[in-house]
Amino acid sequence: MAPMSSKRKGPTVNSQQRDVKRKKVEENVESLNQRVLDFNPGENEVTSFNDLPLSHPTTSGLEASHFKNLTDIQQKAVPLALKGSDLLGAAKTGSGKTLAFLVPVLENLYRRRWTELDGLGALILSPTRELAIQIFEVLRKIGRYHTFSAGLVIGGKSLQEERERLGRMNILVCTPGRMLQHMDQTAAFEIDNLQMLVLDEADRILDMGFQSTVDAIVEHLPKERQTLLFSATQTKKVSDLARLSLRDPEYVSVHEAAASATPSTLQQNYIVTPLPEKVNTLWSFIRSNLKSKILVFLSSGKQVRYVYESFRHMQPGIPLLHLHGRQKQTARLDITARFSATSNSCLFATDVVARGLDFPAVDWVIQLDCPEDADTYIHRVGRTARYERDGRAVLFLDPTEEEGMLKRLEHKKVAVEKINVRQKKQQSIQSQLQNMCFKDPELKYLGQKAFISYVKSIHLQKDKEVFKLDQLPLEEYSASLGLPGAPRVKFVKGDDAKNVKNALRRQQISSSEDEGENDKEDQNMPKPKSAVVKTKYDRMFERKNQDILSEHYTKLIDDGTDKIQKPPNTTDGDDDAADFLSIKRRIEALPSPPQQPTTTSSLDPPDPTPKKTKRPKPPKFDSNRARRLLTTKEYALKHGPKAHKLVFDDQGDAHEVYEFADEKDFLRKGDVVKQREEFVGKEGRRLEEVDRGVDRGVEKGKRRERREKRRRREREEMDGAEEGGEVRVELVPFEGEEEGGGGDEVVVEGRREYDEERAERKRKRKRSGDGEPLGSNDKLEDLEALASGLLG
Ligand SMILES: Nc1ncnc2c1ncn2[C@@H]1O[C@H](COP(=O)(O)OP(=O)(O)OP(=O)(O)O)[C@@H](O)[C@H]1O
Repeated sequence: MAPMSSKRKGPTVNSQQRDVKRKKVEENVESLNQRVLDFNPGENEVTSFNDLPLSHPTTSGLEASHFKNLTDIQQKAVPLALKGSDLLGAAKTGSGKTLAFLVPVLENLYRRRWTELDGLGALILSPTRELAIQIFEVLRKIGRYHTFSAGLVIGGKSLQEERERLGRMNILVCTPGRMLQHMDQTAAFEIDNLQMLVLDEADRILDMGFQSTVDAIVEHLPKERQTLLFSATQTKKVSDLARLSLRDPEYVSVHEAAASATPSTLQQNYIVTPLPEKVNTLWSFIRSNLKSKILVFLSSGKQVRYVYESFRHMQPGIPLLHLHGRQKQTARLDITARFSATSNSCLFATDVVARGLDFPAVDWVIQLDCPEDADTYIHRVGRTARYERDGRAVLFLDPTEEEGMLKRLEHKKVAVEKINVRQKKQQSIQSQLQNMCFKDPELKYLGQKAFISYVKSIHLQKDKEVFKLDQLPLEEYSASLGLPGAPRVKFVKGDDAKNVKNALRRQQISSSEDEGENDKEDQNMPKPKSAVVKTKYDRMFERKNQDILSEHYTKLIDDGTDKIQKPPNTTDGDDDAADFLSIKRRIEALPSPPQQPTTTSSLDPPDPTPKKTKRPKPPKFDSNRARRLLTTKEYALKHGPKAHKLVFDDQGDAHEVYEFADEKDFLRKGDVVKQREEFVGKEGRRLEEVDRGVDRGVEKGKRRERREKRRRREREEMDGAEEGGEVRVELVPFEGEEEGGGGDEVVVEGRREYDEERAERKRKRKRSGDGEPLGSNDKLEDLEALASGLLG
């Protein structure tokens, strides 16, 4: 039981007063429940949060975070979710979907008078760690006047450390892989009471990569619950909905009738630049936009590393950053925080940041490598032009990709306009790259890996109408990267390739280290030895990587080499982008369908008999180190199945040892009856041990019952001891409670603050400006301080 609030008078309050107070609290919640029941989304006009039947702590949290008016998706989705409907929410990127599910989560638990004694009430799943952290931060801000306990579970710490804190969490924001590990392995983690399941970026979470993990999570959850699904590219597949057992879900798609699937404040262009010209064009673009905030998407982590590292050598005059799924978690957090905080910098990234991340004021989204499909395009460009802001996006296309990709985009209602590169401004950096690669073998190897990973990623793309590997000028492309010749790439063909791809997807999910990484090459290329076809360069690189490169890589990847550079010469800095990119031809705007009112419809009920996929056995390890250890010979000898000795006769047939035992030898071991008794005794003890295991299960059930009883009792006591007229709940970070927690931990928890000391700390925080509105500079250090304060 948590310590009592300083506001409570505890035992001095007499029982009569307690009864009065409890009644008042109940009346407040009841009246709120009634307001929700009476609320008719069709009749009541809803423009501001104050128009909604919300509790006092939530309205105060929204107000303190400067959220006043609702966005379209919030207007439609929040009332329905408050009333308990299952929802499929679809709205453009940057349109405020996060609040559309967080507000109902807080409210629905509040109205059920949820306390930490009730256990986990809401589970929010995010495909990437970065997005989970962002959601958690928004929850922390708008939920600051609630006292729900909330936690962030995204891996990076040992299960044991997280496990101890999970038991009493009310709201969890997590990535699927880590959550499943806890569900499978943390005995004290109870989810029988769960009221709400939320999937942000639902289509991504429900796609192939997370399939078995999500199915397994859902298996653990109670069937009676509310489920909310949100995405800018929402899934409506009945099979997906059936997997989640949605009950008559409401489909809320506020922008379905819009002419474009992307924000109207976003200007979208594409340039046709042959593959061997791509790097030159990117360099020239960056040199023409030194005062901008630019996000560049590439198809693999290796591409990101090479472009980042080579450009860094050449010092373009703008701070450079890079981000991909293979970096350490602390580095990833640090880089996202730094990119958020700067007003001019260029971040090279994989699709790990394509979805959901709310970097403030990005000017340009450049897609150096063509996205795998139109949905990925929509999410990538959605990192700019968010919530009524302007933004620009440029897609680089090889001539072979142009027709196919435009068709795909048009089909998804995405209108992109062709522009041209001003040849006068185009600079070639090929000789510089060649020079650098010649002098620096490490850079050359990076380049070779980048080349190989690009070629492999094109090979693995499903959409062959867009990606035509055999038509790409690969020799010239390798020269454009500064390489002395095109590395040879061997491909896995046909079914093998599919198997390898699927095996890797599964592996990717099971490894919580890289969860959410959409790094084509890393994700799709074979790791299982049997399936791997390694090139000479793979082997060479691996050998190099073990010795010469390792030090360099550690520097590159881990220690924040994304140092902000002082622009060496910024003479071109003021050049306008229009100087570099010019419009050549305007493509016809897509015919806009007749405007219809925003849709809120009920979907056909999904197939009530969801197909159950067989779940793979949960891994028995909780870290990569443990996994590696499991595979060592030493470990196998110590803990693996014990050898069973057999004897072979002259014909080569196997026999049990006793068949050849000498009777004299047998009798020498002692009396036959005694030997039998010993054997029976030993087996009896073993069976007792098994029985005890069964008993423990029964005992666990009894313990749960006792706990339930205790909770009911404690809740009644708490109700009585509550001081004000209503239940005042707070969701506040639990700072400075415990020591340690260094390393790359990423669990951050919020919890009740009761005593005077904590209240004082909170007041201090308030004075020092914590609890700023959303979008304020919540630094990585703050998060880390928070996390380290919480984890022992
Ligand atoms: N009601 C509101 N009033 C003002 N700003 C808002 C409101 N709702 C959301 N925002 C702001 O809009 C921005 C985008 O919100 P959010 O990240 O929830 O978008 P999203 O729809 O989830 O985008 P994506 O599809 O990319 O995940 C955020 O900076 C958020 O603070």
